[in-house]
Amino acid sequence: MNITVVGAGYVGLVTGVSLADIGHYVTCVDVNKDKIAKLKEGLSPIHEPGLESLMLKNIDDNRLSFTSSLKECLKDTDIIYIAVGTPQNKDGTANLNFLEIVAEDIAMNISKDIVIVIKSTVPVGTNEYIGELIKAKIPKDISFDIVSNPEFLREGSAINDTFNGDRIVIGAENDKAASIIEQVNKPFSVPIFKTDIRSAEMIKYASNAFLATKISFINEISTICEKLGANVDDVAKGMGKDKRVGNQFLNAGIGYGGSCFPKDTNALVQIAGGVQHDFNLLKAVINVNNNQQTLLVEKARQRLGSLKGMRIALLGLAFKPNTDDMREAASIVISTGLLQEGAEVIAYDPIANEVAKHVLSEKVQFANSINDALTEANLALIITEWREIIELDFNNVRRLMIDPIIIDGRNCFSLDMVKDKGIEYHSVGRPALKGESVLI
Ligand SMILES: NC(=O)C1=CN([C@@H]2O[C@H](COP(=O)(O)OP(=O)(O)OC[C@H]3O[C@@H](n4cnc5c(N)ncnc54)[C@H](O)[C@@H]3O)[C@@H](O)[C@H]2O)C=CC1
Ligand SMILES: O=C(O)[C@H]1O[C@H](OP(=O)(O)OP(=O)(O)OC[C@H]2O[C@@H](n3ccc(=O)[nH]c3=O)[C@H](O)[C@@H]2O)[C@H](O)[C@@H](O)[C@@H]1O
Repeated sequence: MNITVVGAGYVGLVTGVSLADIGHYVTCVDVNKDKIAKLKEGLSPIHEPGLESLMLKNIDDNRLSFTSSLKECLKDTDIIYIAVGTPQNKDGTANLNFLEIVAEDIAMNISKDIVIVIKSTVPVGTNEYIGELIKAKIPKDISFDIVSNPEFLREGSAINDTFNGDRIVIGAENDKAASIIEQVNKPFSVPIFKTDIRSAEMIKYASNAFLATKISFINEISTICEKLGANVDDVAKGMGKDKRVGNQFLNAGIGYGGSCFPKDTNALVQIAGGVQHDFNLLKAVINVNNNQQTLLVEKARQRLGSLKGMRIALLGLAFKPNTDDMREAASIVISTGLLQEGAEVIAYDPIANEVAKHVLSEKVQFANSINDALTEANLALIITEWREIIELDFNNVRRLMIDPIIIDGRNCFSLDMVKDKGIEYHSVGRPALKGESVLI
């Protein structure tokens, strides 16, 4: 099939590269000309394991190309995937401006019957709304079908998730359109779930909201564990052994960040409000998460008293490991809180330093290695569980820091690993270790 993917961001790029890899001919279109220039040179604008090599392979095989002109590729296209952003408005609703512009662009340039697939995460009813917008502007002899095909990839494991996903959801208004998109996706060998358009749109929000709920739930449990001397990691493991609970997404820590959980949970609260339903449970999930992001600053304050003049190392900045994405990263809230208290902040991320320089306050200093960050620090905060951070050398912590105190926001180490290492270690939902294995 000849496929055009509109929006070469995270989702658009992974979608385009993967569809090419299973044998389709794909053109990715983006209005950002710098991004397209980079992509044409074979460089991925995002850090995502496996993406760039797969991209190069498919460019070499002439199945993947890039352009900034939608008009240019619409002539030969059978299917258009839309993967533009749907960011959050101030009131929490999803902003559909990018989608509306693309709809207009498609309507102006469409010259044959096609299938339009919306991959972007959109409120229930949006596929129909976009369909109406296009319909109103195209010649009467041209027809198209709209298909909702929400995306479930995770950043940092996007390629693996695409080829080994749990399901592909296809929401269509008729069997013909559904079966075209089913055929397109068949080579992935991922189970396909077909439904109506509105249900497909809701599956996406409900899935993200449910995962966010699991995270806030375990974070609440972690707070209680900490007060009662229990260990939340063992509690989560014990819970997860029950298949009905499941063992994933029960890692307590500093809350969820990223480009999707925060915006999608807020959007679902607004979607519910739009039909006069007060989504109290999800509001609580969001509140718990907001509080959780301030936890490390609070723990630092409790431990050191005043943070004024304290040199504090932030280890990891991205919202999760294996990505350079800083959108809604907890490091933003944490570094702001520390600076407000008068601390000196030295930040280090194995990959996201450059992106973070444009996102964090100018007052944040950047280190080129973990050791540089730790040198002469009074305290180290672990924000992101990168492999390099999980493999932290405790000898260096003792040797380089003024006081070897770690507050770990991701529970990177078991208490046994840190015991007897001469380090004061605080984590989330577990007893603290002071120096030589003394429980505080
Ligand atoms: N980032 C992620 O991991 C996931 C994102 N999603 C959803 O997918 C959608 C896209 O998200 P991301 O890829 O993260 O966004 P992004 O912001 O990384 O990329 C969007 C791209 O669309 C381009 N664009 C905007 N207007 C355009 C136009 N008129 N024509 C052509 N290109 C245009 C932008 O220049 C940008 O490169 C959102 O709705 C998001 O909620 C869903 C699952 C995972
Ligand atoms: O709609 C989206 O954009 C995507 O959002 C999430 O993917 P992503 O945000 O890339 O990453 P996750 O692995 O879900 O992590 C999100 C946040 O939750 C945090 N998290 C995750 C799991 C956990 O147990 N505890 C926890 O605090 C992570 O540190 C991170 O900050 C979903 O997992 C994807 O299925 C979905 O497609």
